[in-house]
Amino acid sequence: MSKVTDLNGEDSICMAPVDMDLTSVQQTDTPTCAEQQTMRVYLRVRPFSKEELSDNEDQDCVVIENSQTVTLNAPKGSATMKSSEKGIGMSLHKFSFSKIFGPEMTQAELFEDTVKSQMFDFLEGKNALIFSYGVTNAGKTFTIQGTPKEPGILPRVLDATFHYIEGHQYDGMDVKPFLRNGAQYLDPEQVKQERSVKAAIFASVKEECDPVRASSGSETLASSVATLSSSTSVNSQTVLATNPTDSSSSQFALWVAFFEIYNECVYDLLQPTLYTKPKKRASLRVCDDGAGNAYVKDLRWINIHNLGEAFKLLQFGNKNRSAAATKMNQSSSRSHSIFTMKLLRIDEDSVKGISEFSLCDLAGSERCNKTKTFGERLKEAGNINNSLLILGKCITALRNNQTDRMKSSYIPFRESKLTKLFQTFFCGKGRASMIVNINQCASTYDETLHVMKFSAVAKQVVQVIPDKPLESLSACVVGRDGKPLVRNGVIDSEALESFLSEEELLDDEDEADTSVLPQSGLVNMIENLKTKLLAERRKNLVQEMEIRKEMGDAMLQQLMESEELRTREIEELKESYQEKLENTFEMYKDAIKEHAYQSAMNNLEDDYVPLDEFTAEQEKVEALRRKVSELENVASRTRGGSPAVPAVDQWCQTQPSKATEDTVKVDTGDDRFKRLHREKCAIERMCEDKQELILSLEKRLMELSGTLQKVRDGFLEKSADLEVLQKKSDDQAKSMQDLVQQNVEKDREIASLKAELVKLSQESLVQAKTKRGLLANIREAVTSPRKTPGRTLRKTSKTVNH
Ligand SMILES: Nc1ncnc2c1ncn2[C@@H]1O[C@H](COP(=O)(O)OP(=O)(O)OP(=O)(O)O)[C@@H](O)[C@H]1O
Repeated sequence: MSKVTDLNGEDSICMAPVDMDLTSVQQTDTPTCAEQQTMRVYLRVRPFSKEELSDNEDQDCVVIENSQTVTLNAPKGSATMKSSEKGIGMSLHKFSFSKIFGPEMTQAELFEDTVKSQMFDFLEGKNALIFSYGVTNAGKTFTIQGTPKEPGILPRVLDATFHYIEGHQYDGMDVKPFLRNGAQYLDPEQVKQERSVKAAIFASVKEECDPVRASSGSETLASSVATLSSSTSVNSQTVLATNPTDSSSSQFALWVAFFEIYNECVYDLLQPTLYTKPKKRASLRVCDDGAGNAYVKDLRWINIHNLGEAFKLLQFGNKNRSAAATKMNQSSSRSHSIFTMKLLRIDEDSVKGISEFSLCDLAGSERCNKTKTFGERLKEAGNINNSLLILGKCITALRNNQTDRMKSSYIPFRESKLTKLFQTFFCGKGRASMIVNINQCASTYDETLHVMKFSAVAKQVVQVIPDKPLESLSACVVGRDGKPLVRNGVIDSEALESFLSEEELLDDEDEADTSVLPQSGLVNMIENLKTKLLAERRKNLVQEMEIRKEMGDAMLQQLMESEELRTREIEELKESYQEKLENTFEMYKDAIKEHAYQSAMNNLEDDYVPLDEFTAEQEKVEALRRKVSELENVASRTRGGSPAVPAVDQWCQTQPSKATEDTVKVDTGDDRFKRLHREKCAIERMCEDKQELILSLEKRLMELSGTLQKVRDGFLEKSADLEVLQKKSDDQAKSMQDLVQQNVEKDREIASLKAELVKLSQESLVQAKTKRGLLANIREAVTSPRKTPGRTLRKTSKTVNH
């Protein structure tokens, strides 16, 4: 496993001033110690094109003060100038760089002063990264790749590398880069496959460069190689100085890969199929090798032996790049392209060291509004800006963590594919340097200023450079059984296969590569982690149980409370309904009593005779009786010894005709007697009638009481039913709505009962009326000569008085 140097460690901190708008910062790039230094940030200023000059783009926006300081003057109309006019910000900004390359500087000069030191690192077994950053059309691709006549950094690094390994090249293709820092032995079949893939790529490049079609491709290759050959003298002088001696048995194999990150997807630019089916490209995964190093899984690595082959691959890959025209640059590249070289040092058939050199041509850092991008281009711009934004965040976080030792802010390397792959360089496993490309155009001033500010932050990032060659840091690979997966510097395929098959159980989502390469101590670490994991799980389980118990108790409590509340509500409802029923019952009972009383009173009213009148009448009758007996006595005395006169009643019954005849003879006292007798009979009958009426009323009252009793019984029955229903509803814990429904039903029943009661009352009324009718008939029958008995009685009384 490669050593990870802690950037936050005390001995690795290099305090640098934090100032975005550096006015007079003159930083020296001489490393303060062998192991750490600030990131090297170079500035390259592109010359104006003819079109730009004719468009009046030259407004002295960029003024190079000296080899390390540049001043930016905001042109009229730029957002920066407008802001400064409003008092926000400044119109003049100064920045310092490791070195500034003006428009007149050549590609060779740039290479000499910037890349060469990193190239030596690479040749000596260390990792290196160079990335170009800037707005679109600023000269990034020109700097990295260059033109056939002016080759950029990449062809020069390749050229220098081939010069370095000249005569020491490893011809066999059977050792190949694997994962991020490893190597893998290939069997003859795999070697065959490698050769055929390489041949297929070269064949397609050959077709493109068909001389019959007079393509510029062949010229491109030829002129590039020729240009570099002419400059070889410079390179070879320096390279040969460090060339491995002929006596050394070391051999070198150079493998290259070319890929791009487009819309956050990684595409292999050396896939032969890409040429014909650009839309069906398969994206590759960025995985972790288990030691914290990200790598592109299934990326195609091609073993190359000379500069010509390298150019062919570069040309092939460039064809596959997602190039689309934007308003600012007709051939603007919309993706981050990364060309990676891996140099394997093989000694006596074993890999002694692997080093990596990546050159990254970032996509333009322009903002959407400036480039007038739409649709797919807008999405591209978003993704480009996003990955660059995250790169900026990472660099800022790194700088902040290093500046403030107390701080340890999160560095979002994993938030973009680009930063995932760059992470290893920022974490001490190689040296990264940045070339900032700018143009001097007034129209892109604001974007250029943004780039400069970003670079000012990047320049303060401290890098820890490993002083040991990479072989000493190379991963120690062991399998599950503890046996090393790497033998003599190369990976044992069989052991690795079995290891991978077990490790593939890892979560795929996490992008964790199953091919973890543990060191010998890693097994112990895993055991420790397992123990920790178990303890953690146990703790979690206990916590979960506690939480569940708490939740259960709370829920139970809640249930009980709601149950109690519902019971209380039901009780209240029951009571209220019972009260209502009782009230209703009392009301109807009163109504019936009232009705019965009223009926009785109505009946009595018609036949009512005040007591004093009745007594007076009785006395009159008595007086009349006495008079009758007196008269009878007088009559018997008058007849002189004649048999006694029969009683009036008897006489009236037995001697009607005789009485009628005698009427003429007897005096007026007889007539009065008869009349009184009749009246007496009438009164007696009336008394009997009243007696009967009283009896019938009593009977009716009895009947009504019976009916009331029945109603009460019915009500009690219904109440009992209601209680049963309510109990049922309690038992079944029905919802309140159901209960209300039931109560509604009960209401209906009560209503029907009420209706029944009303009906019964009506019936009793009818019966009473019928009775009254019957009484009237009887009365009429008694007082047949007269029409109204009451009045007759009174008239009679009056007559008696007279
Ligand atoms: N130093 C230079 N000298 C001469 N010409 C240059 C220089 N730098 C860039 N150019 C020219 O400027 C143009 C734009 O450059 P280039 O394509 O490299 O820009 P870029 O930043 O890579 O753009 P993009 O981000 O869109 O890919 C090209 O025609 C290139 O040849």
